[in-house]
Amino acid sequence: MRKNAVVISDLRVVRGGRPIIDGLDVAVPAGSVVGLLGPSGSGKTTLMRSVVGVQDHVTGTVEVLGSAAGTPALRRRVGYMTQDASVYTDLTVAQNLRYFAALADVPSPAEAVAAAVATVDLGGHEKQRVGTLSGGERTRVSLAAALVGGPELLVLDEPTVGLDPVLRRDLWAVFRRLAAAGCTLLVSSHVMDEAVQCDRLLLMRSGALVADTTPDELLATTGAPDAERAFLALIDAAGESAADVGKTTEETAR
Ligand SMILES: Nc1ncnc2c1ncn2[C@@H]1O[C@H](COP(=O)(O)OP(=O)(O)OP(=O)(O)O)[C@@H](O)[C@H]1O
Repeated sequence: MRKNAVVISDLRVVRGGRPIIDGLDVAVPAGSVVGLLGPSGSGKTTLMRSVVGVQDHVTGTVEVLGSAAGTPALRRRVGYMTQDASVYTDLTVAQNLRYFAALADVPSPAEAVAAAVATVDLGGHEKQRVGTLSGGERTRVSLAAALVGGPELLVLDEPTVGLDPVLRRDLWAVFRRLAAAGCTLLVSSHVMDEAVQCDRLLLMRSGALVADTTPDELLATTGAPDAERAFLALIDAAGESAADVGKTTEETAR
């Protein structure tokens, strides 16, 4: 079995003419749930887009399931849920899922659609137009669209935003089940009680990786009483060391 689902070396990404990620190395172990954390604008979505292969102006190496990110053969093996719902509001739930199943060339679409509906607990809504669903229901249709093809890697950009605590808990149980069945999940989140349910945590700040750790290690190394304060301690420390580097460079230049 493959050790890593994703291996990234010296990733550099330019967006809007400025470097957003500048030399990032990281690996995502296969069959694990990996949380991607970081303040707003730290580059989480940019990193995820690079893994899915939809990001322009990328240099370095991004290897996904043994192939270069974005290779056509990966389309059916990688599921991607974007931050904003990316399903068709004028189609029903089932029509959307049948469409995404067809894109992924799923052999038994009817069964795959029924399984995806059940996974995200949208039974009874199959014939409802997505435009008439609640926000949380729409988010779950997007998730179902990402997983209807039975991907080996699921890239989920803040999949639980706007969901109530019961649904968030249930979805994390789904993520754990998918990982237990061999799927790899890369999940961004701002919610620290979700982060502690991950096998590994990647912490980003200003386009750089601040930590590649586990929830237990995060608490042990910072000595913080909970994950939220541990996260803030690491982010603050990374900010201070960046400021130190800036000072040294400036002083050297003087
Ligand atoms: N098309 C673009 N042109 C210019 N800058 C961009 C573009 N897209 C993203 N950026 C910038 O890149 C940086 C990283 O954005 P990204 O969306 O990856 O952050 P994020 O960590 O996912 O943030 P959030 O948690 O708020 O979703 C931000 O400073 C953003 O303003």
